[in-house]
Amino acid sequence: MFEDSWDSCAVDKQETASQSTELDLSKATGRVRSPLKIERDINGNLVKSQESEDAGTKPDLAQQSLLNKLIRRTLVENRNQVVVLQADPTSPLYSVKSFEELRLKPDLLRGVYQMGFNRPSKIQESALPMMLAEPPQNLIAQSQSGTGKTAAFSLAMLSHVNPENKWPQCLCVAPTYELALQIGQVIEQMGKFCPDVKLAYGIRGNGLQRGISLQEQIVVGTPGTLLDWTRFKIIDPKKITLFVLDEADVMIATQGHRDQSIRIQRQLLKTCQMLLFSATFEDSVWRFAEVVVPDPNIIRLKREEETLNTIKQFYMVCRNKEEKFEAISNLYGCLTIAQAMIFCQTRKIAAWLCTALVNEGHQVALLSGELTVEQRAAIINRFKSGLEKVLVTTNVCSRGIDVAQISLVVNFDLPVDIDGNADSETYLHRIGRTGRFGKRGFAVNLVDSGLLTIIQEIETHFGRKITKLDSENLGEFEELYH
Ligand SMILES: Nc1ncnc2c1ncn2[C@@H]1O[C@H](COP(=O)(O)OP(=O)(O)OP(=O)(O)O)[C@@H](O)[C@H]1O
Repeated sequence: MFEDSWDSCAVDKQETASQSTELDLSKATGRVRSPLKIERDINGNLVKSQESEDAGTKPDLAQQSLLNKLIRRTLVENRNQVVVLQADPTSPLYSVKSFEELRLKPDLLRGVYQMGFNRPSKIQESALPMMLAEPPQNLIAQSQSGTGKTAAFSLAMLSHVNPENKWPQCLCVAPTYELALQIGQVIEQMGKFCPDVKLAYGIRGNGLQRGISLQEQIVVGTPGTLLDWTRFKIIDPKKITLFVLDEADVMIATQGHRDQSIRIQRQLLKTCQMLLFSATFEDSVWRFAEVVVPDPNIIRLKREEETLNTIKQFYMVCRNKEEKFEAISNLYGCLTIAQAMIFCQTRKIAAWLCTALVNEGHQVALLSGELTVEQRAAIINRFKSGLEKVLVTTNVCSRGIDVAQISLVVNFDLPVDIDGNADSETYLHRIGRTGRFGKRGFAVNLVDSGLLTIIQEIETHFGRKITKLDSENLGEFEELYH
C-alpha cells in the first residue's frame, strides 16, 4: 500500500547521468529545457529573468559546477575528517579520554567499537562521567547537531539498567515517532552484546493492554503514549530510576508535548535521575528544562558555537517559487552526488515541488505530515539506506534525522515564525541534517528577494556569515572552502 503511494511520486527511476556529469544539466535531467536568462543589479540581486534560447544559463551552470566540485572534494576529504577533528581541541568532536577511560562496561565497549566509534566526542566525554556518577546527578546538556548526544544518553541508559530486574528502569521521551525509532535503533546497536537488556517502544500503534506490565528495562517513546502507559500501569513510574528527555526544544514546540512530559516527570520519584538534551536553548527551552530537571549540572554552548564550522552556508536570491524550482533543478546534479534534503515551509509547497521535479524527470521522495507514521518511517528507511537520494520535506518530521551521507541541505523556503521573523532554531535543526559527526556539508538557502532581511537575522543570530552564491564571486567560494 505504501509502495503504491510512493511509486506515484517517484516516476523516473532511471540512473541520472548527472552523477558523473558536471556541467550539462540538460543531459543530466535527460531532457532539453530552455535556459533561464538571469540578469542582476550591481549588488548581484536578480532584476530580470525570462526564458531564452540563446543565453543566460551560465550563472546557474557555473554555480552548479562549483557546488558539484566542492561536494565531490568534500566527500573525499570526509574519509579522514573525523580523525583530524578528534585531535583538534577546538572541535566539538575532540576528547582527551578514550571510551575505556570513561569506564564503560566491556559489553558496551564492544558495541561502541563495533559501531565504528574510536573516541568519544566532547559531549560524550563531558556528559558521560556526570551521567554515570554515584550518587546519580541530573544534567541539562547542549551540544551541536550530530555531535553524539543520542549516543551519549543511550550509553548512559545501557550502563544504568540492572538486567536482572524485569521491569522498566529507564524512560526516554522523544518528540516524534521517527526519533523514538531512531534512538531505539542506536540502543539496540550499542546494546548488541548485552543480551539481557531489553527495549520497548512506547509509540502510537504499539498497543498494549491496560494492567499488563512491561518487562523491558528501557522504554523509548513519545510523550502521549508514554503518559498513557504510566496511567494504565503498563509502566510503574515509581520504578523508573533514569528519565531522559531528548530534543527538548523540539518537544516544547509541539502542542501538548510539553505538558505531557511534565506530567510524566511528576509521577517519578525525587530520587530518579533526570537528563535533558537539546541543540538550542532559547528562554522557553530553558524554563522548561528547569521545571523538568531539578538541581542540574549544566553543559551549555555559547551562541556562536551553536553552528558547526564544518557546514558551509550559502544563499541565492530568487523572485518566486518557479525561479526557486529552476535553481533546484539546476542543482539536481549536486543533490544526488551524495544525499540531500530540501525543506519547504508548507505541505502544499513540498507537494508542488515534488511533483514539479518528478515531471522534470528527477527522482525525489516526499516526506510530509499528512502521511501515516508507518509511511513516514518507511520513507525515512528508504532514504537512510540510500534508495532515495533526495528528500523533499517540511519541518514536521525532519528534525533529528541522522543520515551520514547528507552532504547538502536546501532551504526552499527560509524558516519563519508566525510573525514572519526568522526562526533560527528551526534553521539550525535543518542545516544540522548535514555535517554529521565532523563530516563537511553545505546548506543552500533560496531566498525570496523580499526576504533578504531573514538571512541577515539568521546571520546576526549565530554570528556566522552566509555567503551569496553568485556567478560573479565563484572564485571566492573555492577559497572560502579551504
Ligand atoms: N564517538 C563517536 N565516534 C564516531 N561516530 C559517532 C560517535 N558518536 C556518535 N557518532 C555518530 O555520529 C552521528 C551523530 O550522532 P548522534 O545522532 O548521537 O548526534 P546528536 O547530537 O544526537 O544529533 P542531533 O542533534 O541531530 O539529534 C551518528 O551517526 C552516530 O552514529
